[in-house]
Amino acid sequence: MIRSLLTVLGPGHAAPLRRMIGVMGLAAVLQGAAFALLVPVLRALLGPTPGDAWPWLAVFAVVAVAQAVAAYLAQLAGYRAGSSMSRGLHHRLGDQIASLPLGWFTGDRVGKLGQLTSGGVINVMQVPAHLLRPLIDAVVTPAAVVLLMYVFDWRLALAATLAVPVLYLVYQWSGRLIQRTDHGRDLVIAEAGGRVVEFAQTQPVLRAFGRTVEGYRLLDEALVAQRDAGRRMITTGVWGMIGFGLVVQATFTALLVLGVSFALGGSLGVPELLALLVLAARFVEPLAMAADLGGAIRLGRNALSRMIELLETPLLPQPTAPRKPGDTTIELVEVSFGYDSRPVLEQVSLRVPPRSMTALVGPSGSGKTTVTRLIARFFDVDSGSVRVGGVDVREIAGDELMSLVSLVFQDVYLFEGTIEENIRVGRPGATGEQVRAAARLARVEEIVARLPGGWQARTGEGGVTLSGGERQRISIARAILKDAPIVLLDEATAALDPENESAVQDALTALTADRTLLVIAHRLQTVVAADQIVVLDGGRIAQSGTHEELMARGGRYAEFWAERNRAHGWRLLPTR
Ligand SMILES: Nc1ncnc2c1ncn2[C@@H]1O[C@H](COP(=O)(O)OP(=O)(O)OP(=O)(O)O)[C@@H](O)[C@H]1O
Repeated sequence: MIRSLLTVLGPGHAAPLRRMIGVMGLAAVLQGAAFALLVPVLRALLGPTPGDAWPWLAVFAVVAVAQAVAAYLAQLAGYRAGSSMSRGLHHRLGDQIASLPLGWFTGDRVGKLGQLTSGGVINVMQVPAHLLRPLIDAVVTPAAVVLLMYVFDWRLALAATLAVPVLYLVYQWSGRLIQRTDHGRDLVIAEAGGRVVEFAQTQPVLRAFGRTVEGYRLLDEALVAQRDAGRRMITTGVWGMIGFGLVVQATFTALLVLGVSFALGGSLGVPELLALLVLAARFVEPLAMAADLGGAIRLGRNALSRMIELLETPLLPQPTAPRKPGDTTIELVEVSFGYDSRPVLEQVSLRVPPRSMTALVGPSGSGKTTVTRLIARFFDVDSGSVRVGGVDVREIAGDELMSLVSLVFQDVYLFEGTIEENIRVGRPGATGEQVRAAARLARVEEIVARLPGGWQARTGEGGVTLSGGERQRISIARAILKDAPIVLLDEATAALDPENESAVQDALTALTADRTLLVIAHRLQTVVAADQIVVLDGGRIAQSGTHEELMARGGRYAEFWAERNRAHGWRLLPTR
């Protein structure tokens, strides 16, 4: 666990952590010594000359004070380490998140990242402040107590020593048992949670199909699985929880029986027996406390291993001598790429000349979005190259590439804040007038006008609800404000109402004037207006040319549009 902590925190934290562990170890040894001193104190007190206890009591007092000071320092060091660790962890995780390839940020990963940077960091912070000390106590104090027991009665000390491997094995066994049942239970709880949300979201569909009475099979199954896992936790996991405690108590009982039999046999005086029993009780106490911490230790350890996984995620290599692109030409040269072993793009070559528009069309899953992601370097290609202005994107500095490209995707993320703040993301230094001008061009002003609170209305989580078309207009306003010479655009597929349709069209016209454009096109108007159409099919380029050329040539494009015309004929007519 300490090694994992140091991996996550970096070498700078090694020395303070070692010092802290040293102080905690010292406090634990002194605690063991204070316990052991009870033996001579009690022996003298219960013996023929109780006055002999005074010198021992004085030594006991000195050790107890030293122990209290060491424990105080250890606790203080634990809290300090905890808070400096939380800062260190946030910085290290933050640096890593800022450097991760954009393609890493998929929905489920982002959700888990949220949990890790909030709950996960707290679980790890607890390690030095609340977990390390009891753990060190659980190992060092009993060890010190047993060693000192040898001074007073080697037979009981030997019995306690023999109990150690048994206790260790049972501790490991119960930990594994709880972990197994916990893990299974966590999985089914997460599954059931997801199903409940799904059940709520699918209410309109379920009701429309009259499925409310018999319920929703998947949710029922998930809830049954959750109940069964709960039962298993009670029947199996509970042995793990109480198993170690039982063995600790059994060890104490065995030492008690042994001590009493020695006393009855006359080989151990009653005062020594009492003192040794106090010692035996002290021997088991830290162990029992450590057993209670099992859950928190597992949480800390799990959070640590997820952090290590995140920190070890490979980053895209940055160029050592970055080159500047000559112009805004986009080129893909024999590009092959797959997210995993399955190829998604194969030998794709295309060229978008500066200030021209290329429309990418093709069936769902043919790799259109992937092409745009490779241009913005969300990922690196497996073979071939992606070039901007004649320079491979791997040789362009990340900031430089991002400053050249505006991305307008369908899933627009709105931050918690006003609409103005949301547009300003496009260029943080823009003046209020520039933001308003971009908003006017993207016809966002009309949205603002109807919102209660106008420009001050808050969007994002818990804020005003905007339609898909309205969100896309805000995202286009961001891109207009950013004023990058290359625009990668994924047109909205959702059917827009006529007002939004014409507003989005105006916004796009304002955005795309005089820029190099690659559009994942869903509307006939866009495709017809394109200087070049590239048809992707199954990750390969099937055809390319202008609308007229491709229609005249027949083949994949002509078939594709005939299909779309049949399916959505009403949408394929030019809107104006
Ligand atoms: N992050 C990802 N991880 C793994 N596979 C992915 C990922 N994104 C896309 N894919 C897969 O890659 C293939 C191409 O996807 P892509 O999104 O590029 O297609 P598309 O033509 O844009 O489709 P659509 O028109 O439906 O958006 C699909 O089979 C998809 O399942």
